[in-house]
Amino acid sequence: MIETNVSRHHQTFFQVIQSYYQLTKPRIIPLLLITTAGSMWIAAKGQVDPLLLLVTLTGGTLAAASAQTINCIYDRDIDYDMERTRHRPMPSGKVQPRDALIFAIALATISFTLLAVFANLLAAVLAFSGIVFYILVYTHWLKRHSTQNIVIGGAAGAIPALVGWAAVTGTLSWAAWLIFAIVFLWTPPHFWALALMIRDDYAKVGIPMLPVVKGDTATVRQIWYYTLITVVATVLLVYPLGASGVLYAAIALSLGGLFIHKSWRLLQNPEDRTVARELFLYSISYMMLLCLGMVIDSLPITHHLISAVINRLHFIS
Ligand code: HEM
Ligand SMILES: CC(C)=CCC/C(C)=C/CC/C(C)=C/COP(=O)(O)OP(=O)(O)O
Repeated sequence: MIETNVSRHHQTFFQVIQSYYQLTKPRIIPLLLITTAGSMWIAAKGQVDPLLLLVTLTGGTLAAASAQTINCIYDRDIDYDMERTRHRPMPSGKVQPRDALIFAIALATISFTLLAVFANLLAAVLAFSGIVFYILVYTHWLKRHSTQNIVIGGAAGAIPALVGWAAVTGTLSWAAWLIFAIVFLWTPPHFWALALMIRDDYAKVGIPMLPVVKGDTATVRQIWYYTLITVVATVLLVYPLGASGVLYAAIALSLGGLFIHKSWRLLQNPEDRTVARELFLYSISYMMLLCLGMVIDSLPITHHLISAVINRLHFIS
């Protein structure tokens, strides 16, 4: 195991703060929050209490940060051996595992308390179960042992959508589970496109990511199937569930069409890293814009505008 070679005494206060910040893998969190927000807006039929929004997004951020920090502690051996992750605070010795664990426990405690007191117990329990699932099921059980690691483990990344719905309604409905399913099904294309690009890094440390074990062709085929089911799942929110309307349908179909197109190109060019990279980058914009579409579609003003347009069309005909 790599032990510290950077003394904490050599770091300025700002550098220490920065190291803890990096432990939380902050670049992923905004998208988790956008899925939470999409779910909240649909659940609240376009009228979200701003204070509840603030509390839920803050609680979600703290829970995700806690989960990522524990993942950084657990994975510090492989993170040291991989090019992409070598400079993270743990493998580079900037933060000690014990300090990181205290930090993660503090984050989880504040998250649970905040959500339980100012949202509701279901939202708090769901966010906490997201941490437990990500650490136990993904990081501990699956990541190093199964090619299905990110498929099953990916459920953790879909939990924020449930947290959002629960925060607004205090329960979970079919629509909540469908948004969960959309993020769940989107995760394999999102991650395997990246895994194709960094396959050798994972192979080096013996992580059985799909491209390492089954090869590029099998991986792109799986990506293709998951992309298709993801797009189908996005439409179910309109029909039969009726939780979103025509504007969302148009957005979901346009974004989905492009997702399918990019995934098809990868299916035709399994070894082309540029095409894989394009799909990975698009997967992020896709989820961001899809959730934004959920929000805009749910707003009362959108309903008014669409009704006005429909009335005008009736009038003309
Ligand atoms: C088990 C499921 C997932 C795995 C294994 C995974 C893995 C990864 C990896 C390895 C990266 C590259 C990060 C880096 O270079 O440090 C990444 C990037 C990213 N992931 Fe995921 N991801 C998963 C699920 C999710 C989910 C559910 C979301 C949000 C809804 C998400 C959002 C993002 C974003 C926004 C980036 C880009 C970060 C940047 O700008 O560098 N991921 N993902
Ligand atoms: C509600 C709640 C708290 C949910 C937590 C969900 C969560 C933290 C999801 C993140 C999924 C993700 C980006 C995994 C990265 O994989 P990795 O850790 O294998 O990536 P790496 O190779 O960059 O270390």
